[in-house]
Amino acid sequence: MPRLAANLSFLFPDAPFLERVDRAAAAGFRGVESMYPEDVAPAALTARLADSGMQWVLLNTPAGDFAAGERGLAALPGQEGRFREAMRAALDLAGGLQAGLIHVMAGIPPDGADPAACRHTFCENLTWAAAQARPRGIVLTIEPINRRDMPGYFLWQVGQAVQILDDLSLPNVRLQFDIYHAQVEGGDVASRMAAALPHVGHVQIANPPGRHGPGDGELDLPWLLRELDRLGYDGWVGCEYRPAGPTEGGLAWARPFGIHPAG
Ligand SMILES: O=C(O)C(=O)[C@H](O)CO
Ligand SMILES: [Mg+2]
Repeated sequence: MPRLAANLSFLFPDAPFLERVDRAAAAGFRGVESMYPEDVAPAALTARLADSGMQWVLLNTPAGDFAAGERGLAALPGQEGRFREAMRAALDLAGGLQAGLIHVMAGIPPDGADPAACRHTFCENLTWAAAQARPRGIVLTIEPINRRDMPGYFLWQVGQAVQILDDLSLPNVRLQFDIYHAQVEGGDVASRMAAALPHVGHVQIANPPGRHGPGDGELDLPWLLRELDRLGYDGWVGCEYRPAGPTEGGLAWARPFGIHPAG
């Protein structure tokens, strides 16, 4: 059965970041994931995770200058030095948290950038990063993100990501299949998920159009989770949605997938 992880950048938005770890544990999650937590001291996070007994599943690379609109650096020609710095920070934090997956954010190339040059940079950076990650037992993921939510993002189509993975053919670089982005950017998500599965290293869920949770949108997400199970996927599934109300109150859908409040 797919294992559900709480995405702490989205769930429990009413709590400070460190408290979200405890809230996720109390709600019954055994795994957590997040974007790169820029404002949290790594030692504090590592300690809180150890106390909670949970597993840190996945971490993003730092986005760069988020306030200035940056959303990753890996596909930005000329930013290779900054990419390596960001990647080293993610590898160090993932090491401390014993996280097995790092999502390498591709970024939004500047207007007029040559798409072929961006692809080349992305592949070169991934090749370098995969070599750094491999001895640490870390798998890198790349995630197509829809261009309605993130206009101009370099990696936006599942087919584009699969082609890059095929070209790279690196065992520790995998597809992060976010059901929400894939549905927004092409529809027919169940069959496209099945076709992409051999490349998939991580899955995330949210319900279009509002990026809410199961029961609040156009997709039957529990059905898609059962489908993942039927297809033999036994990895993690990040719950990366905006809860309509208090997170815990909206988790009844997750009970068949092993999420029960502690106590
Ligand atoms: O937005 C997403 O879907 C993600 O998984 C990343 O964290 C990038 O924001
Ligand atoms: Mg995602």
